[in-house]
Amino acid sequence: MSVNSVIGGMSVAQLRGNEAVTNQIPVIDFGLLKQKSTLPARSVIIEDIKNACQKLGCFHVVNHGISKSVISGALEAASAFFQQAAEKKSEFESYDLRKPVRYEAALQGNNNKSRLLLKHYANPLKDWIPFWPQNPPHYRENMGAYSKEIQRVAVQLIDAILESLGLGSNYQTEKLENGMQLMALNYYPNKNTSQNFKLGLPAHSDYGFITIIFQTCDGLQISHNNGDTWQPVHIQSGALHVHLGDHMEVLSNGTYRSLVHQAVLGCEERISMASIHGFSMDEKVGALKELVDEQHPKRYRESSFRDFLEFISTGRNFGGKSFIKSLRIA
Ligand SMILES: O=C(O)CCC(=O)C(=O)O
Ligand SMILES: [Fe+2]
Repeated sequence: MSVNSVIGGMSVAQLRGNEAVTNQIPVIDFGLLKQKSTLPARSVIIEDIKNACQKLGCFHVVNHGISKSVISGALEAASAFFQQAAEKKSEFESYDLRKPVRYEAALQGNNNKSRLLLKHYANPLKDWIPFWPQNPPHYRENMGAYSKEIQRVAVQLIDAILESLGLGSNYQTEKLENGMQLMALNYYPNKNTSQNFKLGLPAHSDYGFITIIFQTCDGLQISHNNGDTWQPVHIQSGALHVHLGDHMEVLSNGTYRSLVHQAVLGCEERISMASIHGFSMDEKVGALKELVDEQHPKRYRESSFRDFLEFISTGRNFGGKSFIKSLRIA
């Protein structure tokens, strides 16, 4: 296996900037979001975010200010980690997110999946970085720089999404700044080397408010009907893909829905970097009080990230939207 070729693929595809079509996924100009809330440009973007969240549960973000060198540095570190991990299979551990670092080898394609993954927390960076892999030696620095930038973008995006629900700007900024960031780094082989497995990661929705994904080539797919039909998410030069997680569905009392997605194997090896954002581990998330009244009663029980970890540790996680289904008030 050669994971380094992924980076070569990225520099050609991403730097050439010729993948203009985004399959009608709306593109949000992050630069305009940073304007003062009184300026008209920001309110237009907030309206675009509202439409995207309501209709699709996802959007792309451009002009986010994360440099190509920070993105390619993180990709290169992830790629080197997977390269070395694949060579020394003994280093893989069975995973448990209650431990700060999780990594797993599933290249043999058990459980209908075929990928390598590394998961670790990232915010606040100084608390988590001591748990990250020490090899390759530049892993912590490169992934740290990327995680920090993504966290900055995430806080502002979640703020904007809450504003699009009719709440004031900076509604939950402090809780978000101190909130959870979980980095999920995935390596997928090309489909010809994976014992005929076509699926890298089965259908699921993510925990958290939003997930921000950078993928080196196409492979991510989304579904609006719980997996009956799938729509590919095409890479767009320099753009980040953002989709809604289960806790955004809870927070918005069902106004916005979490997005079911999966990853398929393609003709190229692929790396994706998914960053999941929520409140801190023990903070309960329930419907915002402003969105609940007699006509709109609470639709979900409150839960925290720790509750989610408990849920998956008991083996009740059957993919799809099983966690949020367990929260529904009949
Ligand atoms: O590889 C991808 O594009 C999707 C990754 C993902 O959904 C996840 O890590 O939760
Ligand atoms: Fe996911």
